[in-house]
Amino acid sequence: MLEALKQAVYEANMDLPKYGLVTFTWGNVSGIDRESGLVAIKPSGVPYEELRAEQMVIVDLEGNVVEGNLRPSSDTPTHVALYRAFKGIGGIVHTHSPWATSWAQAGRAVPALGTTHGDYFYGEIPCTRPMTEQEINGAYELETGNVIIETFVNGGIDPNQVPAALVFSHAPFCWGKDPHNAVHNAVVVEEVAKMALHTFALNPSVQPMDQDLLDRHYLRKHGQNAYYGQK
Ligand SMILES: O=C(CO)[C@@H](O)[C@@H](O)COP(=O)(O)O
Repeated sequence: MLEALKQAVYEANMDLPKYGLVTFTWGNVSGIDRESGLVAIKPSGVPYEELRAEQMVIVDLEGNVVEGNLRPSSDTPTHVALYRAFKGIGGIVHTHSPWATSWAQAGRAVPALGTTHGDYFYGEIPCTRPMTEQEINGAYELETGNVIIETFVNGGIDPNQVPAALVFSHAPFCWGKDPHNAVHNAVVVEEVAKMALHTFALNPSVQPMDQDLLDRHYLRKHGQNAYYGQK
């Protein structure tokens, strides 16, 4: 079981350079086996061209290493905080993909401007508040998870309906039902972030899309009456 999880997480990690989402080692993917509560995650700092499935590190939901000879990603505390809070998710991706990161650095949520966005995200992709000095100088990666969770709880956002967040002054975290689906969502986040920036360049006063159009697009794919492509 853990071997299959490590293989899936390895393959999802290798999809990051394939889709142009990472430069050097600026990213990581994890996946969880909900039954055992164990998480497989990329080892920290290992270049993608040298990465192998057996190097994936197994941690528990507190981030303690259970199996593996390498250090887990430095973002592990963020990943496990999200797995603890968002029970429906099975995979997490963190990248510094440039379009989504530009919105994160600007402290701006990506609004739902069109149906490309609406097919995947039921509303804006939120950006977290600035972190406090105490959070930055304390357990920064754990607090990164906490500030994402706070954004969803305070904003009444369902993480199953908006499977991504931008962390202010940092970059995106995306998730999905498994590592492969989380990478898929990370690709879409990058595409809609790029389109949104171009849209505002062409029309700075553009407004979020009509709610009925958003409902029509999101709910037909993800709602009770979904006719294809359940998440
Ligand atoms: O966000 C950052 C650095 O800003 C990290 O995700 C990135 O460097 C990847 O770190 P790891 O190699 O996974 O420890």
